Amino acid sequence: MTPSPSALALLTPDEMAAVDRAAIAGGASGPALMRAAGAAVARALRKRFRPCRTLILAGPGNNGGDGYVVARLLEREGWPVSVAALAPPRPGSDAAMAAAEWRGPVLPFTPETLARAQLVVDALFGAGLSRELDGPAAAALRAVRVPLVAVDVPSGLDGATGEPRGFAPQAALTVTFGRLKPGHLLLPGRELCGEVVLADIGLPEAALASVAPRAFRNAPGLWRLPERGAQHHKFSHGHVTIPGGAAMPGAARLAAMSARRIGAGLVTLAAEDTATATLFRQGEPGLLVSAPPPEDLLADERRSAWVLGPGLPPRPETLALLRRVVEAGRHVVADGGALTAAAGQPHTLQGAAILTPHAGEFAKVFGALRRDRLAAARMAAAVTGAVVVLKGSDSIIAAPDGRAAINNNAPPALATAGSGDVLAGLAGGLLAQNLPPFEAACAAAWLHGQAATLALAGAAPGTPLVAEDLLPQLRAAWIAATR
Ligand SMILES: NC(=O)C1=CN([C@@H]2O[C@H](COP(=O)(O)OP(=O)(O)OC[C@H]3O[C@@H](n4cnc5c(N)ncnc54)[C@H](O)[C@@H]3O)[C@@H](O)[C@H]2O)[C@@H](O)CC1
Ligand SMILES: Nc1ncnc2c1ncn2[C@@H]1O[C@H](COP(=O)(O)OP(=O)(O)O)[C@@H](O)[C@H]1O
Ligand SMILES: [K+]
Repeated sequence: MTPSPSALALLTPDEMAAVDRAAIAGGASGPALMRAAGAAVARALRKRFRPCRTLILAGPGNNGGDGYVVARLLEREGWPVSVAALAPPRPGSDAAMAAAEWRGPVLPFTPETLARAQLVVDALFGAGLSRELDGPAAAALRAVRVPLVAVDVPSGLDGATGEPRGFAPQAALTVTFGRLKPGHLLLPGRELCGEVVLADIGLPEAALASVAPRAFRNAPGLWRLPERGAQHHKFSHGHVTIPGGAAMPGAARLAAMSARRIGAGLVTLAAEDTATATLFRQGEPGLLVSAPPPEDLLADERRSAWVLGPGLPPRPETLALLRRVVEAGRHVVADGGALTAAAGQPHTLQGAAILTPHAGEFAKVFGALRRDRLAAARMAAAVTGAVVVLKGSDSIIAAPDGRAAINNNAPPALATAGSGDVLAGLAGGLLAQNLPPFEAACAAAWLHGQAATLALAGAAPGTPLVAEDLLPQLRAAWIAATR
């Protein structure tokens, strides 16, 4: 079933804390939420582990409070549980109440205590992490050699960025509450979390709605694919133009084949020279091929979407062509050579609809990537006015207005030459069908990941694929997006 945009919302730790405050201000009970959170952790844990010597590492805040609840609930079921507290909760807090209800063993927070555990519940810090993890907390988590279940996030993981602050342990399971955080999806956080369970702990809808989310998990529901009706004709499904050069003609062809398969009514490969035009004419019969120069095609206003960059040389001429197309008011996806040609000059990309840099291209255009890649992608979008797809295993799609989506359905086999060309073609094909740039970029990234997932269905982990394998899967990916 397609999730609603609100179910796809990601809240940062600060936003989640605001929801928490709104819930309490609206009459929700803090201790009840804590009991629900602890119960959700205990439930998820019992489903996956058998009773064994379990150590709860409890921090001083509400994350620790959740931990005391887990301890009590597991012990009630006969699990051998003990607690090691890093620091006592603040007197009078909800966590102090939960700690007071724990009557089982409290062990010193030492390496010896840890060495006896067969399972560790990390309830040290969650949304309240305010500085780098250091001292005994970091030392204890570094020493864990048994499965670790994280409450909310592995302690030390910054839920806003997915980056560890100082250190964060590898969890087998992370149970979080209400909404996912960007850090559950952004690398390395996604991998440090292990399996992620999102638990409903009864946070009131009004409290959740009091914070307008700016980040989302990328999935159908965040966008809708274009519809087709009897009144439509090929021109109403848009005309994509893709200049291609002799150096890497296959890149433009992959983009063109993808744009067609995702529903563009017409796709033209605009050859840079006559030899390339001859080569392109040997391609798919349904592809249109035009003789050089590509800019002659600008006279036809129906050529509304252009994909510029796959296989084009990173030369000033490529950037000049991009400027002419942008100034003619066309929707442009800038990729590959067009991005590299703009190295150190992000303003030259202004007016493009979508930019699709991988990390290397991003650094060339916008400068060294900061650790907070979500913020970096948003900055790039704000500077250029374009939707920026910062590609990778956790592609970030950022809009100039601050909205961002994080894609998490792309298998690592996509790291193969030409797969970015397919993505650029999908984005161009969807822009041509009048999807707004953010929706087109998000849909393209998701369909790309889904096509790869379908191509690998039933294959052992690590099975490779090539970019061409994505093409026959695009129809099934489309169907999956519209179910
Ligand atoms: N969001 C919600 O609506 C709910 C949140 N709950 C839990 O509450 C947690 C957040 O609780 P808090 O806001 O109390 O925050 P935490 O419990 O995450 O941490 C806050 C405490 O840790 C200390 N601290 C922070 N970083 C530190 C560091 N690097 N080294 C040493 N000490 C450090 C702070 O001084 C403070 O005492 C969530 O992660 C979740 O587990 C649940 O209890 C139920 C509901
Ligand atoms: N480890 C990975 N896991 C999942 N997807 C990946 C991974 N590495 C790259 N990708 C995806 O593969 C595509 C590669 O694009 P790019 O590097 O531009 O390749 P090319 O230019 O050769 O086509 C991007 O969509 C990117 O998000
Ligand atoms: K934690």
